[in-house]
Amino acid sequence: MVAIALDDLGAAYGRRTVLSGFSTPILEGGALTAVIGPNAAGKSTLFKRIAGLIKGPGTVHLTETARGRDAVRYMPQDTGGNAVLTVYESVLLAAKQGSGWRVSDGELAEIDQILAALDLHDLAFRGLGELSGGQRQLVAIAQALVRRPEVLLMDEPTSALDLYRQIEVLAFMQRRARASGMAVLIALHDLNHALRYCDNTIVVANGAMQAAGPTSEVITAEMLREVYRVDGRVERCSRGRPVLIVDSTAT
Ligand SMILES: Nc1ncnc2c1ncn2[C@@H]1O[C@H](COP(=O)(O)OP(=O)(O)OP(=O)(O)O)[C@@H](O)[C@H]1O
Repeated sequence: MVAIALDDLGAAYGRRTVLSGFSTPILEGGALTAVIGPNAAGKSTLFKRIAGLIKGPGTVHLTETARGRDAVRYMPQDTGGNAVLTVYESVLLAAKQGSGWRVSDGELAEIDQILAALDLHDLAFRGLGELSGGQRQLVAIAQALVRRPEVLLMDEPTSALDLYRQIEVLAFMQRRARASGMAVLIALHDLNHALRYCDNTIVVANGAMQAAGPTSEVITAEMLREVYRVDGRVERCSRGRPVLIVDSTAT
């Protein structure tokens, strides 16, 4: 199973350094890791640096991977797409990118399964240009998954989704990571999603790694105050699940 660790990563836009000395413990495949932090902290930059889309110092260590850096896939926050294609065509094209054009029954079955899991079956033959923002976000998730990444970097993948689809998608990603051994890093603003679905959490603040470890140990009242400038607490709901309650902005 794949494992990833970041060692002293940095990144800059022109002369402005926005990420420096970013290291993490080993993140094992089969699990979801939340990447959290305030606006402009450097989460998207971190993902782009890991995916090799921007260069900089430091090393991304990948072990037990058959495809090396090709095993890493970045799903950006803004998901455009070729409006001429249908949903099905765009997902099929994603599946075949970088390989031959022959399509096996197994690949078609997997596309069908992913479209069904993301509730996209009824939209399969609609043009991408006719979709809502949330529907486009679901298609982008399908496109990322059919490429079978070993490390998937998802930049706020639920930001355009309604409540039902947010939890459906996160639960699906959790099941898929466990079944396939893929390592999934998800940039999130909703810390309750991190508490509920993510085994580990990495906190990004001012372009640096502020904390990393099991989610229950990382999302604490102290971290909320220091990083997010809010007074809050994690309590157990009546079903025993951890829930974040924000009381006020910190004074
Ligand atoms: N293409 C770019 N050129 C110059 N500066 C950039 C570029 N992209 C991002 N930045 C700057 O880098 C810093 C980090 O941005 P980044 O998008 O990584 O933050 P983020 O944590 O993902 O934020 P958000 O939660 O708001 O999406 C910000 O100050 C931003 O203005």
